[in-house]
Amino acid sequence: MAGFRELGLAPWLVAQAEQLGLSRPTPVQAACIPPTLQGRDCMGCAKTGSGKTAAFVLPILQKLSEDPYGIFCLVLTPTRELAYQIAEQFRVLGKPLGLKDCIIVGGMDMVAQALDLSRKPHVVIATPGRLADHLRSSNTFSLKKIKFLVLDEADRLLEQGCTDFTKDLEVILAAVPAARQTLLFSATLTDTLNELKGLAMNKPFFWESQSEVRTVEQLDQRYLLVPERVKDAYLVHLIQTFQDQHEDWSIIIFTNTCKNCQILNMMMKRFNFPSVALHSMLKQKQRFAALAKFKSSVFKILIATDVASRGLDIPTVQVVINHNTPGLPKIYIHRVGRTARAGRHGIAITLVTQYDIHLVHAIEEQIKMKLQEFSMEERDVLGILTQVNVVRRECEIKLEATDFDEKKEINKRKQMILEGKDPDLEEKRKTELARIKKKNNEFRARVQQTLQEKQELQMRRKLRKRVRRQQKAAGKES
Ligand SMILES: Nc1ncnc2c1ncn2[C@@H]1O[C@H](COP(=O)(O)OP(=O)(O)OP(=O)(O)O)[C@@H](O)[C@H]1O
Repeated sequence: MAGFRELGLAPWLVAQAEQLGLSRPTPVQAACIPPTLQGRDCMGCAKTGSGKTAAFVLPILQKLSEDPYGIFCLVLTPTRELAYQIAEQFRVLGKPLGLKDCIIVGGMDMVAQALDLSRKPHVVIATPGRLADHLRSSNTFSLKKIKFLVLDEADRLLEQGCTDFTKDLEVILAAVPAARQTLLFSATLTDTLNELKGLAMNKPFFWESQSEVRTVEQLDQRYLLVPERVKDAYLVHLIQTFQDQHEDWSIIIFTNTCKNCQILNMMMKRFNFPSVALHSMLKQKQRFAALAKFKSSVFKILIATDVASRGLDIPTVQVVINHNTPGLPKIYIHRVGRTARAGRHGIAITLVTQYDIHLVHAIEEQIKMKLQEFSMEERDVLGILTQVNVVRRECEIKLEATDFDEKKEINKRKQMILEGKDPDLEEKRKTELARIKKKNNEFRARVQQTLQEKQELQMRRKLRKRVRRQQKAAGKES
């Protein structure tokens, strides 16, 4: 495969990449850097940990070096932590340029951000919500001259998940010029392909890695069939086993809700495991601190919601445990992709209860391979079952005393206010909508019932007619 130089990158950039350990391009870089340098829009779909970030950072830096001005490039990404990680790559690779970057994410001081934006940084890396807030509320900066728009984890930015970015994207897209280069990257682009093509309008170059299996080869993927009520005991035993056998391994445990994440973290601490939690109900400072402690291996266990499932690049992660089976195969792909990155090995274990078997089938169908069973000595687990369940109950009670649920409600209201919505009005609207929906459903049911009754009546009439005809015919014969 060609080196970075042959792809068209300038010697200073090749040298800089090499200094950071990027000596040969990965396939997604080899495929996407040349068309990007030629000025084409580009969509790159490659497996997790395959170097998609440098695939867009390198050509953008080269173009910036040829015509440096601010604001030259806008990168959108779904999470705050990911924005910092991408900015770091721009910073280290663009050091010889004296690159000025600016990170615009929620949970941080808006005034300081507005000032940063007005200083015309070369690259802005943002989460859509906060950038849209700035666009709505200030005119101290303009995105009208950007050359590059990048959507990292592009499919997530377009889908309407628990955080819906579509409204904010509309605001942002209205603020950027139509004549721009658009670069879209993700490990899972395919099911949003058509919407994405609407964003990259200039006959985009599309590249997808050619492998049948959608997860990386070096990843050992297992499932562990566990009854729901002993799930936590299995988890504790699993972690204990990994800690005993591989002291230096880092582990990420994914779970489905902020509350579960918090409880599991409290439980881990009770069992003396060095764990930190990362979820969206923590303050941004706490989120950064947790991630920093985990990245520097001060704490070897990270318990996270899906806020950490995409993009995070932490080379020391050897194990991913799914405490809940992900409801969508795509979420599974990103979660397990936090290990076995850049050619390293890793293991992913998914806890599967009796209610989740169909989810595993859907995952296997998508990733085009079967998960293997992870065997475990049940006797060891049963030995700690009561203790683990008691600890969970105690942690739940402790958490309830901190008004965690109430805080969640307050956060939701705060978010609405930030979005310019009135929470009470929204609540009323929601109730009204539910009432209308209920009424519509009742109406539909009534129509259905009337139709059915009519059909039955017609049938009965027809039947009666037929019987009468038959009786008549029988009378004639006799
Ligand atoms: N050419 C290269 N040679 C060696 N290592 C590389 C190369 N390019 C990138 N890497 C390293 O590979 C790791 C993963 O890269 P990156 O985070 O860009 O992956 P990704 O494809 O964006 O993954 P995800 O889909 O999970 O976001 C990083 O640590 C990065 O430094």
